[in-house]
Amino acid sequence: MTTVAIVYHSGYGHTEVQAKAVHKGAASVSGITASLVTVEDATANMDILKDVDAIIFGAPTYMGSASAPFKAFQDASSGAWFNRHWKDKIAAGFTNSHSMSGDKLNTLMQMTIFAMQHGMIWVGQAEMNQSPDGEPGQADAINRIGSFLGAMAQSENAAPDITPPSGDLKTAELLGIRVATLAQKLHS
Ligand SMILES: Cc1cc2nc3c(=O)[nH]c(=O)nc-3n(C[C@H](O)[C@H](O)[C@H](O)COP(=O)(O)O)c2cc1C
Repeated sequence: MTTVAIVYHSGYGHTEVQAKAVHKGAASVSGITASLVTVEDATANMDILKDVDAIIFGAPTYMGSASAPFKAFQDASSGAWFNRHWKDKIAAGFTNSHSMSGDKLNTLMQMTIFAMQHGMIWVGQAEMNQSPDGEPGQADAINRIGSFLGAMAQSENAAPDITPPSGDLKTAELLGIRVATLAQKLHS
C-alpha cells in the first residue's frame, strides 16, 4: 500500500475545498491510501508524516506567502529535517488566494524550497491550460491560471461551496492523481 498525506491550512474553508479535491484525486488511484491532515494536527504530532510515501502541502496565500499556521508547521518540522525523515518522499504543493496572481507563485516556491530542505522529490502540475479556446482565466478550465510548480486556485469573496471554481478543483484533483501515481511507481 502506498500512502499519500495532504497537509494543509485553511483559515476560511476555501483552501480546504481545494485540499479535498487533491485528496479525491490521490485516493482515486488504485492501491493508494490518502489522508487529509491539518497543519495544526501535523504541527502537534509530526510523526503522523514519518511513514507516508508522499506529502502534498497546501496553504492559502496570505500577504504574499503561505499563511502563518503553515509556516508554524514548517518550523515545527525541523526535527524531521534533522533526522531526514522525509528524505526521498515525493512532495507537491497547492495554494489558493483571492487575486488571480495574488503572489501565489511565492507560496509554491516557499513550499518547494521547504521540500528541498527535507531532501524530498518535487512534483509539479503537468497539465496545460485546457480552455476550449486556449485563452486563460475560464472558470471551468483545467489550469486556467497557468501554474506548473503546483496547483493554483482563485477564490472570490463568497462561500467555499461556491468558490474556487470547478476548473481549479479539477486541476487540484489532477495534481493528486499525478502524485499518487508517481509515488506508487517509486515505492513499488
Ligand atoms: C491575512 C490575509 C492576507 C491575504 N493576502 C492575500 C494575498 O496576498 N493575495 C491574495 O490574492 N489574497 C490574499 N488574501 C485572500 C485569501 O487568500 C483568500 O480569501 C483565500 O480564499 C482564503 O483561503 P482560506 O479560506 O482557505 O483561508 C488574504 C486574506 C487574508 C485573511
